[in-house]
Amino acid sequence: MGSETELKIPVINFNEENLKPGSDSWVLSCKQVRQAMEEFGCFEIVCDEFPLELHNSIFGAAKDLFDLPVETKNKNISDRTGTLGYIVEQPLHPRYESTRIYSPETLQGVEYFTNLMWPQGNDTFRETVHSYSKRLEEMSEMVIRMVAESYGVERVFDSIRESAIYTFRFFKYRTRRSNETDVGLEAHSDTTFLSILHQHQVEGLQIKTKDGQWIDVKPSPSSFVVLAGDTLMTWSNDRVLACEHRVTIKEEKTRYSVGLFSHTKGLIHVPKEMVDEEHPLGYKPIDSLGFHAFRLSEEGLKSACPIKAYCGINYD
Ligand SMILES: O=C(O)CCC(=O)C(=O)O
Ligand SMILES: [Fe+2]
Repeated sequence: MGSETELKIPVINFNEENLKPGSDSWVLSCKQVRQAMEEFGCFEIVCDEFPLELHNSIFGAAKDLFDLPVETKNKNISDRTGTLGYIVEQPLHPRYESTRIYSPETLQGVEYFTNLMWPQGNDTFRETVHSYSKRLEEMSEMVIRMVAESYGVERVFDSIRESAIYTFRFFKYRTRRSNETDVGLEAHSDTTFLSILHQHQVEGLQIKTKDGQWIDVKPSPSSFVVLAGDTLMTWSNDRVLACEHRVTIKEEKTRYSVGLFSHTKGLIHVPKEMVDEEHPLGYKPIDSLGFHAFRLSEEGLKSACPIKAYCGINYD
């Protein structure tokens, strides 16, 4: 398997110029975002205004973090909602290592994690992660606003924004040992509303198209990949499908990536504008975090379509 074509995911320019609500270029960008989401469930954001040194420092922070002793990394435990903390050497993807930070857009959230990993403190790490996450949070809000506007449901944007909760993840994929495959992470969709990923120097992220082809996402220093998750799919009543993706590493190099993942607190309803004859209501209101926990539960792991099993209408 692998990517057989040179098909590319849509690239949308997020420079300030294009992001002034109400301007012609804003309206055009909203349209592009909707088209990309409906066609691919994802797109690439190019943002030259995002400071390059912040990209470099976040991967410096990633290396410092993964270089910590495993006993320290293990302090980031999984919690009662089922969200996994530090993950390493799992049977399905032994090359994958990852750890998460709650509320990384708040100083408190980053500080808690930083102190857990470095009880003596680590100002560089704390400031880098906070500043990076804050910008990604703004980007995530911008995308949600654009999606909402493009469907004429801007009235619900504020409630989604207020209910958003974020986690940040660092990823490291170690090089292959004998007999191991090029699999970094198996095909899946995220349970999120949106996921924003950035990979560093080494390729690996692949996206599945509607007709089943896998496309490579090429890393670029100034670009991010935005993926629609299952929560966005339900909210949009299947107009946007959750993007299936995986990580396949062909180079014999360690791969690092980072991502900001947004869920929503409480129940999120399908806006009535999303429902018509062609799109009959497919989902009950979804508790995004509840669904995340369900997906990791025994029942969720067994289900052929966890999202439909969790909140689908007329699904057995
Ligand atoms: O490492 C990546 O680029 C993707 C990670 C991912 O898809 C995930 O953790 O859900
Ligand atoms: Fe993912």
